[in-house]
Amino acid sequence: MKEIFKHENFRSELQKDAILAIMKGNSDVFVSMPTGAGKSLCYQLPTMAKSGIGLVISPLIALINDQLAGLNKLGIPALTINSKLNAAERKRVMLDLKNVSPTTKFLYITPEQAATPTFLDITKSLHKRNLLLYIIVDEAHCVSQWGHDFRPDYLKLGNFRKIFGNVPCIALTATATQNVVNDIISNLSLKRPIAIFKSSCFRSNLFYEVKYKDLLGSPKDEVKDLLEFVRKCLNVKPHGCGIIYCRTRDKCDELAERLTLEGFNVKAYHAGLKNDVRNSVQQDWLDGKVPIITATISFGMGVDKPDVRFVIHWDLPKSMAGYYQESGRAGRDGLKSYCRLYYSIKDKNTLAYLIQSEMNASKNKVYFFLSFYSLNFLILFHCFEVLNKVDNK
Ligand SMILES: Nc1ncnc2c1ncn2[C@@H]1O[C@H](COP(=O)(O)OP(=O)(O)OP(=O)(O)O)[C@@H](O)[C@H]1O
Repeated sequence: MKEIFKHENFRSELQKDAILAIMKGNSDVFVSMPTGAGKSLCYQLPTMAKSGIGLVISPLIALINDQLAGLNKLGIPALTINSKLNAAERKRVMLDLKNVSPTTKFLYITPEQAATPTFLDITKSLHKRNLLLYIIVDEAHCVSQWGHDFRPDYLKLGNFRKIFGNVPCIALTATATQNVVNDIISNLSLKRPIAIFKSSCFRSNLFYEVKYKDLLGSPKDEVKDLLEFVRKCLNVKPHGCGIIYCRTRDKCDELAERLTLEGFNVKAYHAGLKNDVRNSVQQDWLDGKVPIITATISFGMGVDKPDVRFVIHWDLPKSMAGYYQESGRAGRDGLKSYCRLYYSIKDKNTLAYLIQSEMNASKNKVYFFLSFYSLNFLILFHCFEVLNKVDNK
């Protein structure tokens, strides 16, 4: 840990326990630790201490790239296979993996990649050569429909994992309500994970506050309140940066414009921007060139910036678990940081309407499938009847 990762101590007893359990390598391990608690080290250290490769499944290519950059900076050979690689890059990774002693220590992939036959062949070959150390599922809550980031492709990981049943599977998440935990264990086919680490989601350095927009006066007064708060947060020492979450792209742009007019250095981030613009906005924020970002929730998963001094929700978040993840991006360096949520009845009603419509849409989908299948059955029965009559004749 000291030599490679440059950490003097474990961050917590929990981190130490998780690392030791994974190190044993004889069972599946479920790690549930708060945001920013240092979950990556839990699988990275044991993988570095042994010979073989840690296969890491992660939901986003951007997240994978961040992890690779961090590991490569430490001189650790980590590679990825994903849909964005060009032919030459892919060939380089494949060649290394086919080598008798590959240099790769970590191989990061998306769940979509795990489902491809080519990748299955590579993994089987690594497994046959005793090179597959761990199957690591990062952001494991994506496997659960109760989780806020549910990804259907994560469900296929259960089968993938079953093929390599004797390789320990490590599942990591910060979201661990009982429903999510149950789903993770069953959907990933974890075999009696002997070590389930649970810890409180309480982060003592984060200061939470709810502001009632309706009590602030006109929309102008609401923005004034926001500006004051941002100014205050930017003055907190040591200086850091912040995120303002908005529900829509337009709001992000609008607020960024407003803050710029007030002299703040701010940029908007959302899915409406071209990829290269979005990446450069994120990079400028990570490098500290632009301290404030107004963003939709598409921003932030896996962003590991220690000095985020404030996270503001200008609109109500869609779920409690989502709010925990988003606000949890503040204060990862353990220093005092502020999370403020602006609440209004109108906003709550809009959100309730959206959630209700989504629920109705998924109900309609079920009805559609049911009626589709019932219709098929009716046709089938009719055919049987006709055939029967023909047969009898
Ligand atoms: N033992 C340690 N000592 C000091 N710093 C540590 C230690 N372990 C991890 N860290 C640092 O803590 C930060 C957060 O770690 P990491 O990204 O693994 O968090 P996480 O638990 O995965 O959070 P999230 O769920 O939000 O992704 C990183 O900058 C990492 O280098």
